[in-house]
Amino acid sequence: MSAPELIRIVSRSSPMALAQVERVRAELTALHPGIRTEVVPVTTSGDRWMGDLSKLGGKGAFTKEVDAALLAGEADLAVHCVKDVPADRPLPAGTTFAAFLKRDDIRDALIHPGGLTLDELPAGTRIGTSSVRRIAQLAASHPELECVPMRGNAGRRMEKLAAGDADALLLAVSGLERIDRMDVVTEVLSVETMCPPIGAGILALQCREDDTETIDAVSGLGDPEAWREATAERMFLHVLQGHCNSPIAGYARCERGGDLSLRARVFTPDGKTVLNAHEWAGPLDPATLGTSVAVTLLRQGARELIDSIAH
Ligand SMILES: NCc1[nH]cc(CCC(=O)O)c1CC(=O)O
Repeated sequence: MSAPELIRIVSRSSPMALAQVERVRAELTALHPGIRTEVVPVTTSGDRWMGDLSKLGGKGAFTKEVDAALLAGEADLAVHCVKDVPADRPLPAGTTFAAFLKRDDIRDALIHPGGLTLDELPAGTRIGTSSVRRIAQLAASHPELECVPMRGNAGRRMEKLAAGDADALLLAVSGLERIDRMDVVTEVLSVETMCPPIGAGILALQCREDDTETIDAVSGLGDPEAWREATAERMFLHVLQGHCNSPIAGYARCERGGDLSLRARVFTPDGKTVLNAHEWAGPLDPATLGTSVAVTLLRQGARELIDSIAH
C-alpha cells in the first residue's frame, strides 16, 4: 500500500469547521508523520443564508459545496458533522465515509448571560434557536419560554445574544468545546431534557470512493463505537424520511457489555405529541437496529405526524 504524500482537506470556513480540521490534521500526523496536509476552505450556502434553512431548496445546505470540491478533485478529504449530512438519501455518488471519529459530547447547553438554568428562566424569556428539534422539546417541557429565530455560527449567535436579539441560547456542547467557548455555558442539558439530533458530536471523514490511497490512510482514525452509533442513527433517519422541518431526535449508545441501544423521538412542532422508542440491538447489526426503531415509530404514527408539518 502506498501512502499519499499530501492530503488536501476541504472545510467550511467557520471557526468550528476549522477546529474540526485541525483535530483531523493532528490525529493524521500522529498516525502518519510522513503525510502532509493542506486546508481548502469553502463557504456553503448554509453559512451564507441567514434565513429559514427550509427555504434554501432542500437539504445539504452545509455539505453541498464541500462535496462538490471533493468530487471535482480540488480536495481529497472532507470533514463533516454527521448531524449536517442528509440521511434520507445516499451520500453523493462517488463518495464514501472512510471513518467516523471518536464521538464528542452529544448534549446541548444553555447560555444565559444572567447565569440561570433552564428551570429558573422567567416566563417569556426569549430563547434564540431556529432548530425545530429544540423548539418542539422546549414547547413540551417549558411552554412558558418563547423561541425566537436565530441562525449563524456560534460566534455570530453570541454576538446577537449580546446585542439583545434573544435572552438565552441553546447550542451543542461539542461545537462550543471545538471553538473553546465552554466558558459561556450556564447549564449542560441532560439528554432526557433535550434529546440530541441524529449524529450529534460525530465527525465523518468522506473521501472519493476510488481514492483507496486516502481511504487507507485515514481509516485508522476511525472509532468502532462511533461507527456503530452513526450507522444505527443514520439508518433510523433514512427509514423515517423526515424533511427539514421534522422535529426528530435520537441517539444510539454502546452500553453495558457493548450492546448497542437506540432511543428516538418524533414530536409535533408544539411538543404536545411525542412518539418514543428505545430498543437494544442484541444480535442485530447497527443498521437493522436503526430500521427497527424507525418502524416502531412509524407504527405509532410518525409518518402522519411528519407529513402533517408544512415544509
Ligand atoms: N448546525 C451547525 C452545527 N452542526 C453541528 C453542530 C454541533 C457539533 C456536532 O454535533 O458535531 C452545530 C452547532 C450547534 O448545533 O450548536
